[in-house]
Amino acid sequence: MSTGQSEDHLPISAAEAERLFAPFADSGVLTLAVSGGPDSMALMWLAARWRATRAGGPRLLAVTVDHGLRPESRREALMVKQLARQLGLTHRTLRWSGEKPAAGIPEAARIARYRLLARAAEQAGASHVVTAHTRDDQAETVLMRLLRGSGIAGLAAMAPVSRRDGLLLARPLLSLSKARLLATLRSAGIAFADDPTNRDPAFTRPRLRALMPTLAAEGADPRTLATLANRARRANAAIELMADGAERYLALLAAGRSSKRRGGEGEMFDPRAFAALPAEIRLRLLMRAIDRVGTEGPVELGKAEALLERLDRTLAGITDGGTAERGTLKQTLAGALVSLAKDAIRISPAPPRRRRGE
Ligand SMILES: Nc1ncnc2c1ncn2[C@@H]1O[C@H](COP(=O)(O)OP(=O)(O)OP(=O)(O)O)[C@@H](O)[C@H]1O
Repeated sequence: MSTGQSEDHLPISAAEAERLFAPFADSGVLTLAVSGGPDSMALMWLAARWRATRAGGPRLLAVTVDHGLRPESRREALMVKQLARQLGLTHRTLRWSGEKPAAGIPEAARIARYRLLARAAEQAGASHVVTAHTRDDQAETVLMRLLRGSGIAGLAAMAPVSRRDGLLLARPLLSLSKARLLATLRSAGIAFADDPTNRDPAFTRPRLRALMPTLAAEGADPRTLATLANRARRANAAIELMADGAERYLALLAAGRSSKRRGGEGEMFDPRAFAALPAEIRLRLLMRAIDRVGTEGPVELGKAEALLERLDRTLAGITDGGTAERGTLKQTLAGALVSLAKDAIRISPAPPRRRRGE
């Protein structure tokens, strides 16, 4: 047994924080997403301590989104402002003023939050929006994806850096346990807000969170689930690279053909070359093309799998010399029309839907 368990409860040292924030040392401005909860209050405190030890380094802008969903939210935003002031950071509170949906509040709030954070970051000229996602959040995300039967890309869960709403989203605390952030706050004497929504069994995430101790007792602790995510990420990166290569190969074949004959709007795959690729690569190429050409993406994995199955069956009729079922197919998905004739798989924009009676 390693000493990992006890280390998981130690405050984060200045040297560790230096390593965590090193990738941002040359940024001009960083936007810190701070809700007032323990994780993001620790993020703000750690980032401020790191910044204070450097001569140059980024300006830190802490942003709190007040979703206006709980009576305490205004007070929590003020609490963040106060700590930001003590730490010498600029702080902004942004309010979600749009229409609130009757159902699906967490998802709508998340979309609004990231849009507001991205806008604030853009206005400030920030290189990144930095969130306080921890290893525990990563484990919950993995669990959620497992329960939905996600593929390798989904099981990779959250990346340390990703792109969203046109900005880079960074998660420097992703490998740390929440317990370490709590220990950091405790040793620094910093108060934080407690959001009861995090325990509300009406929502999926809190229900999964409640399962965590039972899963950990069976070995599926946050560390193990995060390791699964890292392994899936590694595999996914390799598959994506293979898909890039296959995509270039098919594009070269298509370019050679369209110089002889115009292919029209959209994209084209050579059926035999496509059929020879592994299923996972065929699926990704199909999804990429639908997302590029279609207007209603991103395409759902399950729907793309069903379409690929049909395509594969039809292709088999062509590639075995045309003895099986006559090979044609036409299907729209996510605003793209996927069609297969003997000589080409074409992905083109779907024609506008006809309204009833037209
Ligand atoms: N109201 C808020 N204002 C500013 N930042 C926030 C707010 N809520 C969350 N964040 C940021 O997002 C991080 C993740 O928060 P949380 O786990 O609550 O998000 P979520 O709703 O589960 O969705 P996701 O994990 O996709 O962001 C926090 O650590 C914090 O950095």
